Amino acid sequence: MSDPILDELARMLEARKQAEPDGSYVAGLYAKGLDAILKKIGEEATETVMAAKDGVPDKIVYEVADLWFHTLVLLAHQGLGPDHVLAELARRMGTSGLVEKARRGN
Ligand SMILES: N=c1c2ncn([C@@H]3O[C@H](COP(=O)(O)OP(=O)(O)OP(=O)(O)O)[C@@H](O)[C@H]3O)c2ncn1[C@@H]1O[C@H](COP(=O)(O)O)[C@@H](O)[C@H]1O
Repeated sequence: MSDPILDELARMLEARKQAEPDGSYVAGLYAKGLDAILKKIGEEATETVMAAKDGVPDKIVYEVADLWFHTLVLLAHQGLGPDHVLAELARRMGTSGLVEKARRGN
């Protein structure tokens, strides 16, 4: 299971492990370490909550994109990727019968 955008982002996040921190936001985050990545995830989660409370759809999408992005940075930092999460979600769908429903189209 994969998604082309998530795959491309995962490839970029992997490549940034070799990049200089100066010119790259992602390489800069890697250089600051796990706590800095976790701090960003906390901030983006809070910003997502605030956007949802404001109820502006564009803002919610923007903040969720920031949140997803930083969780992808965390996954890459830990040697994981979006496929691991998609596989887990697919597994849960399998156990709840959702995969079967999606195949049947209802
Ligand atoms: N998708 C993203 C992306 N989403 C969010 N961000 C960064 O995440 C940060 C979001 O934090 P905030 O909302 O708190 O904004 P901020 O106050 O500017 O952030 P800080 O100064 O606190 O870090 C911003 O600095 C954004 O630039 C991203 N930075 C990079 N990417 C992708 O990663 C690629 C590689 O980026 P570089 O590593 O910079 O080359 C880019 O081409 C994009 O495709």
